[in-house]
Amino acid sequence: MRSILRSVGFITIATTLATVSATPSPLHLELAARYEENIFPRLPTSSTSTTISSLGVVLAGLVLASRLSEDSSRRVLVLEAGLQRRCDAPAGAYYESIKQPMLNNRGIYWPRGKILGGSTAMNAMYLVRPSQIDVDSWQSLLESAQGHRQERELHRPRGGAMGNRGRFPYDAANHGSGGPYEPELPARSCSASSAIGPSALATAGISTLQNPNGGVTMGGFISPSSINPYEQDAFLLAPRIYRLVCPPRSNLHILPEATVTKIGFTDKLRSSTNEIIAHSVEFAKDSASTRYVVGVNREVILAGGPLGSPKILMHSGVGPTDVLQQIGLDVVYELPGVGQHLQDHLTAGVAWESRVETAGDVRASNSDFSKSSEFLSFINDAVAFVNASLLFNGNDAVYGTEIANMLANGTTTVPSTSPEVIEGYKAVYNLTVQKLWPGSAQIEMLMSVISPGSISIQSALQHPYSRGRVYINSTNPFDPIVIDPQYFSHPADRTIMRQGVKLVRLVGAALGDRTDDQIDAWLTNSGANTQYHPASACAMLPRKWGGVVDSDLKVYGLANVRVIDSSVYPFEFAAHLASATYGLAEIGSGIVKESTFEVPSGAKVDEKELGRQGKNGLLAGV
Ligand SMILES: Cc1cc2nc3c(=O)[nH]c(=O)nc-3n(C[C@H](O)[C@H](O)[C@H](O)COP(=O)(O)OP(=O)(O)OC[C@H]3O[C@@H](n4cnc5c(N)ncnc54)[C@H](O)[C@@H]3O)c2cc1C
Repeated sequence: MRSILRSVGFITIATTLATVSATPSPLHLELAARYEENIFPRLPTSSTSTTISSLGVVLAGLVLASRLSEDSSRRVLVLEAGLQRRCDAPAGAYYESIKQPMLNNRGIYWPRGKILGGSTAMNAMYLVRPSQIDVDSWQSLLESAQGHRQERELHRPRGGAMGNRGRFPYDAANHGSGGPYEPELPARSCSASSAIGPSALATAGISTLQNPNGGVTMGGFISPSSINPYEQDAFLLAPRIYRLVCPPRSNLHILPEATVTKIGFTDKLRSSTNEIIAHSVEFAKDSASTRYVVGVNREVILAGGPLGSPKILMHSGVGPTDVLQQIGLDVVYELPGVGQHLQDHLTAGVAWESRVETAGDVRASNSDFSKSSEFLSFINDAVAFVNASLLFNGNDAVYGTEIANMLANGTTTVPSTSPEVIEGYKAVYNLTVQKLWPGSAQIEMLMSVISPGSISIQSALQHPYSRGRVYINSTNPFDPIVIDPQYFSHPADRTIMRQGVKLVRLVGAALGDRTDDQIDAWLTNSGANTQYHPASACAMLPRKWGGVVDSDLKVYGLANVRVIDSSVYPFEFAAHLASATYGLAEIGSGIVKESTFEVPSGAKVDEKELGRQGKNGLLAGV
């Protein structure tokens, strides 16, 4: 519990915006109801693929493990690099990007969850759905989508607890019921939230949004969170997801402190589609420990997140040839998009002294109330998504044309010479400027009241044009992956963020007069940092565009390896990523369940050969 106020990601929110009146389609609402937070179109399924064998893990991984082990005929093994439960050991891994030239050579701090539950064990617990236009745009990239059934949702009707939040209504109609997971609103608001509420937002032209979960997110609203104030362990999402896989099932094995080091492929047989077959997964506790190998009977599913999944692929010989050859790794399958298309939400917060009580003040008081479930269910809850029209005072079309021309004039920021990756960048760029620029949010404003005596509002870039990459520079899978987001490598990103900061200034009246150059210098030297939402390093795009997975989430060229986590989104959504990732995992588990692929006996791991590896362990295939 205490975790809420300690959580790093607190970014916060304040609210919203302006226009956009798209009526959600029935399909959209239907999808929105699935597993509470899922609003994705049905990804087309193919006749291949299947069950599971090894999961490299987490937020997405636990949902998958839970769903796939519902079928007692499947055996599921979850390999998680971190611990099983939060205890004295850190629940995270703490990375830093390489120095960013456009941010005054700063390395940017990138924490990631390293525990069963992944980054949900350390995140700020907002549950914000992407808008319909974002999801439809993804769908248009895939060129196909079907509807999906609504099921497994649960919304507990709320009583008087929300009475004090009347200005930020919560529409139960957009939430399902019957599922294992419930988003909730805090039982208690904070006076600082109210103070910066609708009237302050209105001065900046931002209106209150009545229904942020129905496909339109533009406007200001109170975000639901993954904290359930009515449950004992309300504040720890991981245990609650963990309960989905409890009571223990005899066909589900969860192995913590097991880092997947590589996938093993058979060189003896290919599938009927001429794809390479994975027959084993290697893992170890740490660099000095024995490496174990487990045989795969059906599938390997990577859910290691935007850093873990591309890393495992590259250490397995699947990735860009130049990266693999540079460190002397054999190329099993050339896939130039692995690690590419990396995007992140960059954010910058402006703080000022608060004249009203903040959550930080309450916590500092150490009063009984500060320890109550009611208070601890509070997150920084006010958010606002704003569009280009508001940011550019109605001149958004002019700047949109300028952005479009930048690509036409040859401005690309892709750190790859692969023509496929470059084509993919162009495709997503054009989609971003044509569809998302006029229709989707460009900036999220987040209000934070967790510090005593001060309030801050962040301006977070939602649809970046800059592209980075992650890559390996060592054959040791325990060495950290290299992170190069290339922040601000595209000039539009800085301009959009600067406009967001100006809007924050209007709402908070905090900055006083600042020139564009002064704001840019502040962003560069200290202001701009990550919102902790990296994505896209295993993008679901066509192979010819540097894609890594197809619409069945299956890795190109491999018969039985999928990636199912936040690394597959081909572009950043204007939303926080956890709720989308739950939905993705739910859909992914359905796809896997429909698959019938089995590793042919001639391609199975050679137990005799593995047995000869002496002290290295061999686990029975699952
Ligand atoms: C500080 C912070 C605050 C955030 N705040 C919010 C928020 O308020 N709302 C929101 O929606 N989103 C938030 N996010 C983002 C959100 O939590 C992530 O987008 C989401 O958890 C991604 O899920 P995932 O399954 O893709 O990966 P992760 O949750 O990162 O899980 C990956 C898992 O894979 C494991 N793993 C990686 N490599 C290996 C390997 N080789 N072998 C075995 N296991 C491996 C890791 O240990 C980890 O457990 C925040 C993130 C952070 C870091």
